[in-house]
Amino acid sequence: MADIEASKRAAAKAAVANHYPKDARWVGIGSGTTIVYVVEAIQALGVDTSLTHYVPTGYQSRQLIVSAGLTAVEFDAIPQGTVLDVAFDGADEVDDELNCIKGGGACLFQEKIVAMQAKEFICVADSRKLQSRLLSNWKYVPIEVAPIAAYRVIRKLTELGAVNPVLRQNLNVKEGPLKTDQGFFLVDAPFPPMLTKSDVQAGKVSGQNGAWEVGDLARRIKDIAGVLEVGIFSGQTGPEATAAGGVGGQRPVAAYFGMPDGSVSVRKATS
Ligand SMILES: O=C(CO)[C@H](O)[C@H](O)COP(=O)(O)O
Repeated sequence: MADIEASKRAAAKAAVANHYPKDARWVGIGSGTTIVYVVEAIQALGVDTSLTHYVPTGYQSRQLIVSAGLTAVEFDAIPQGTVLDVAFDGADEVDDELNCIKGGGACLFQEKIVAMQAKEFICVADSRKLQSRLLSNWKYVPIEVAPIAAYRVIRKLTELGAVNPVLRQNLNVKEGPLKTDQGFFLVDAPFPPMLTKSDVQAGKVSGQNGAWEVGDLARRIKDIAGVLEVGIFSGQTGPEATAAGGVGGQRPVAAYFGMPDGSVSVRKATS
């Protein structure tokens, strides 16, 4: 366990060293256990943070920012038109094309809008998250849903090929479904390992035997009425979205993985 923590810390340090702008004004801070080391690495840079606004992705993230003595600014308080310099976040799994599964920590909606408001989204994780295809080691897609529609969404997911999708429960606390920062529920939907775009280019068919191409599955789930957001981060990167005339990348430009031997492996988006 100590090794895992050391590898998260190493990945965070490298990610911050390579992507934290020294004059950063707006920085997105994700959720989970790895992001703690990102904040630690930002503090260790010793740069002046007094003019920097840190945008949280949920309750835990805001507490992390505030307890580090940094300034938290909620997403809905960002001045209109402001683009974040960078956003850092963890992931539950990352594939060869840098598509990610997120939401294991129940924060996917705010994580997605923060990532999509940033010039660059940088992912930081340990080696367990580094896989060739999504849903290889991590087994389900987290989906945030309106409570009233939860069972309808579960039925529709089953039609898409999800195997026993379940409502995530509060564990060891008050009985009942877990509620997100938005007061929504989470459905965890297991699917077979997903296909990448390159698999489809090589002739594999999205949806065959329930194995969907990442972007295809994300769109189909998002289209189900009652779904707020899907824990699949795919499509454009921030720079690609900027080049296309907007902001809005949800796929990281780079992902940093702390490896068991103490090294850090970096995957960069190619297209
Ligand atoms: O998506 C997330 C929260 O919803 C987290 O980023 C993801 O679960 C990774 O968490 P950790 O850094 O603890 O492994």
